[in-house]
Amino acid sequence: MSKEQLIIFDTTLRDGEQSPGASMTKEEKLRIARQLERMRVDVIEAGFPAASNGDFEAVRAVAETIKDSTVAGLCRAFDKDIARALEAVKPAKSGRIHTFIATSPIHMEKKLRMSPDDVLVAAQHAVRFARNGIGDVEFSCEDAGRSDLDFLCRIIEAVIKEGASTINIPDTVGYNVPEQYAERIRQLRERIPNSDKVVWSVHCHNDLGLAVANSLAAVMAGARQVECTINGLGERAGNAALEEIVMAVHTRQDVFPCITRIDTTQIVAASKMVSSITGFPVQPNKAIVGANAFAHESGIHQDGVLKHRETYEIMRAEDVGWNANKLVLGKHSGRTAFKARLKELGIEVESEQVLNVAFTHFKELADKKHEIFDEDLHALMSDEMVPPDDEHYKLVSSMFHSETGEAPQAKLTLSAGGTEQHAASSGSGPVDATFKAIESVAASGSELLLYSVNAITTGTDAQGEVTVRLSKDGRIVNGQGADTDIVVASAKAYINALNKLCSGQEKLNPQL
Ligand SMILES: CC(=O)SCCNC(=O)CCNC(=O)[C@H](O)C(C)(C)COP(=O)(O)OP(=O)(O)OC[C@H]1O[C@@H](n2cnc3c(N)ncnc32)[C@H](O)[C@@H]1OP(=O)(O)O
Ligand SMILES: CC(C)C(=O)C(=O)O
Ligand SMILES: [Mg+2]
Repeated sequence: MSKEQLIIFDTTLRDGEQSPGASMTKEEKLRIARQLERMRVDVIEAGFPAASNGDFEAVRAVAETIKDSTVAGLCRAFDKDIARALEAVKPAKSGRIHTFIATSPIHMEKKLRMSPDDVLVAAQHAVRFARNGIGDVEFSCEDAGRSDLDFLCRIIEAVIKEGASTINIPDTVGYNVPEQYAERIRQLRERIPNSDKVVWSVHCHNDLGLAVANSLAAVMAGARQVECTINGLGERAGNAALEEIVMAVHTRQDVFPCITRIDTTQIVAASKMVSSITGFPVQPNKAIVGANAFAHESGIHQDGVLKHRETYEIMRAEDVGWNANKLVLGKHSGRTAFKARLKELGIEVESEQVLNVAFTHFKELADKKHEIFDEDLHALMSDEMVPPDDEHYKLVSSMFHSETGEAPQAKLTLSAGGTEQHAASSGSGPVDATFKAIESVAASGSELLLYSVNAITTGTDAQGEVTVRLSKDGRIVNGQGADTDIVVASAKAYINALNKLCSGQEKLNPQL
């Protein structure tokens, strides 16, 4: 039996834009709308045409451009707003008017300053007015989550009679909890005549972090449209995140009685686009679209994923638009992942013994760094494969001169293959002068990739430990040097790296 369709109504361009600081230009809205269309979103709410001429133009431009999704414009239950929205969505191949009025006691009394009867009349009038202009009208009872159920039944029955074809039950302030919200949807569907002739829609806010849970509970209770936004953008704490709704329904087809028509492989592209246009970063641990959503750092998980991906993954990274899942090396990683990464990098390890030593050094490094990158592994492994006593260059003596207003000078005596050589250079700083002086002898042609200094003891006589990372012909090496004089430590580190580059090449993997 084929499943019913769950309509995905994206309101990134309307409720998403209501996030403070997230307003978008017409061109930006168009770019996002095209991506939503590529993703096969059913309805794109493009804006609130009565809000400004700019938003009117943006909604109109989206309506003129988008062909495969319905384009909706939001408006108050107010003729002037509705007329403006009708004009904006008119060019759409499939257009919708979404009109709303608040139905909760607090909103009616304190905000609208209208009696429930007057609200009911305004809603009826608004839907009738909209239906005279367009065939597809959605009606929302703003703050339905805090509205009296009997009143909701009255007003919804009335607007269905006027021709509303989608009835939206927003939890405007994110007050509901899943069971209660689902029960509300169930009751409304049971009590209202002809409820099976309309689409029941939900629109949940995330004030208690329950927007997605509430939306999904409502789907179980019969809702067949979910209003949501990319990255959960939206007023205050945001709306239900589209990517979470869609992937929950797709992943748990054993539970949900419906399916969306979303091309899930477009999700990550949409998330990145919305994030870059609004300037709202996506937190790394955000479900589906966060950078860590498919990343594994701890050894036991990495071992499991390498043996069988589904031990720790319920979705495939590729199915939502990531290139692949990631095994991130860090202090919690184990031998299996370490070995697998070396293999991927083409680094062959001579023996189990070398691997064990390298793994110990890797753990030491991981204690100092948050994340171990491929360059760190290249450097680490070349360290393991080069014998420490194979030193072509040695620092015999050094002299540095630095004076205000003059370029710093370095004068060194180096032993190169047993022959002493003198070198001198100036530079933008004493370290730069030192490296230039060494290169005047070594002429290695290598590239300096990294220079870092760590104090390994404390106090004014602190030992400075310098790391220099050089690369040549695809090989990357790390050199270390320690001294209480940071410039001497730098010279030692540079020479240490050069020795690794020039000695032991035959022992290194030719692919490095
Ligand atoms: C839950 C939601 O997300 S609702 C949508 C929120 N989006 C927006 O507000 C869009 C941007 N808004 C705007 O640009 C402006 O608020 C406008 C153009 C809509 C209205 O601006 P103004 O006419 O200056 O009114 P203002 O914003 O100060 O106050 C809102 C008025 O609309 C009334 N109102 C609020 N909702 C509705 C409604 N659904 N139907 C009819 N009237 C409504 C209020 O009672 C208030 O009326 P009052 O001025 O007689 O007291
Ligand atoms: C206008 C409606 C749908 C809304 O955004 C809300 O109630 O949160
Ligand atoms: Mg909202």
